[in-house]
Amino acid sequence: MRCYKLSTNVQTAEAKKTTGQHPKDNPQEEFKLILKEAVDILGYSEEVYDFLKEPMRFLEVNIPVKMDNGQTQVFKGYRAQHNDANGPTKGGIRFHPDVTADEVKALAGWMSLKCGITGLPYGGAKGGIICEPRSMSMNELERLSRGYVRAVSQLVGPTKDIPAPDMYTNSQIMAWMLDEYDHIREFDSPGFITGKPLVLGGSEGRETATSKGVLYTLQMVSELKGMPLEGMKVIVQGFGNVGGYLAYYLHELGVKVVGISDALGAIYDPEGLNIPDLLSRRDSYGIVTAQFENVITNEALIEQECDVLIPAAVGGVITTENADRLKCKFVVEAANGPTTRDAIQMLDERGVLVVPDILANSGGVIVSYFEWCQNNQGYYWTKELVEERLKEKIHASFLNVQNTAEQFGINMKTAAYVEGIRKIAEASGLRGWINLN
Ligand SMILES: NC(=O)c1ccc[n+]([C@@H]2O[C@H](COP(=O)([O-])OP(=O)(O)OC[C@H]3O[C@@H](n4cnc5c(N)ncnc54)[C@H](O)[C@@H]3O)[C@@H](O)[C@H]2O)c1
Repeated sequence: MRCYKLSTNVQTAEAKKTTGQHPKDNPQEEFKLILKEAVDILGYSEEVYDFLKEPMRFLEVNIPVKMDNGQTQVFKGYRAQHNDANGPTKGGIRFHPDVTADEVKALAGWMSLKCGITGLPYGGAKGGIICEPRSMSMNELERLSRGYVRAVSQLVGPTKDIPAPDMYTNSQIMAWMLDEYDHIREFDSPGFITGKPLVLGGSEGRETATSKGVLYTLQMVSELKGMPLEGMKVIVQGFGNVGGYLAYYLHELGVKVVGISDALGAIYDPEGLNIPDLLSRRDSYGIVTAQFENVITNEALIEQECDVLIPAAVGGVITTENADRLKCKFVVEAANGPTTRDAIQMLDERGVLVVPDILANSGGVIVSYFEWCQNNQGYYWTKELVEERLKEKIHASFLNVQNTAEQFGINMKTAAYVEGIRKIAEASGLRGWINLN
């Protein structure tokens, strides 16, 4: 029996107000809590924690943008560079109304850890602009993207800090940003930004990299737990770049995707959803639920029956308020920071495995790194080679984090922090910036 049905009164995404949940805890405080735990496990000194708890550099900018109605609107933007001991910093740029300085700082820290556990020669960075892109025209978005690059141009560059897409930014936005940077520097520098369109030096497999990485991670979990993927029931929160492709790959593999959601709500059907049909109805902002009746909230979706819950939208959606009501066996974190530390502890106690974001969603930065390598070489790889190398890196990182979890008797989240911090701390120590002990 279908539990969801098409609405006869289809509303546009703009006509409905966002009802999705928002981060309930401060992500930067979350970052610091697990960082402290991991620093103590490694037996490092207090100065390691003091150095790594905040980004090394943080820039706040105000970007004036001439809107289509002739008036100027000022947008606030940020760029955080967490640590560059291992190489240039790397991290996406998010366009979202809920962006905050603390969120950008935490996301930059998580990028450092992600690069650490996957062995990439980078530190972490992140950018964000407070805006509602769904209510802006393409011309306004182009002016905002170019304005952001002008505002942060001193700080970024192919050997300094390399941006990429994140929530509500895409390859077109990367193309405008690249063009603006090339104008400022007066030379062609495709390695300045990743997630570009193919014709501008993008990589095969970049658009699907994060979702493929989450899929490879889920395959590792299914092998580890002896539970075949086929027939598994999965809920995916978020139906954009990551959630949309992931739902499609899972559907292709015979997994029952029983729930999906977007910023306006969620649909759930225990019999499984028709993912190709939903994808064909989705708009460019990952919105599809506006076309359906019996839409439930994102909060309600998370508590529905399934084997695997995959948050792939915003942070802070699994907290102490709802962790004891989750009915899944595993959580695979595709979004950044979807589960709070205390909620992970509650899930641990209930035997629900949480595969951490900095491992599960690292496919994006791994293929971004491949894109940057290709730009530096001027030699381009096939999609098969990209995906083979991505799979290798995800497998190695997963096993590494799992071994660390077993070695210290800790959960995978803390183990991922331990592995990530070890790399950044060692490099910072060798450069003479901090004393590890
Ligand atoms: N794209 C990447 O390569 C990449 C890499 C690593 C991590 N991530 C993380 O994955 C998550 C999703 O990124 P994306 O690139 O798919 O973004 P996207 O903009 O393509 O899609 C976001 C999806 O989330 C939905 N959404 C927005 N606000 C919501 C809310 N409050 N509640 C529920 N749903 C909401 C949107 O409707 C859309 O379906 C983010 O946390 C991002 O940081 C993305």
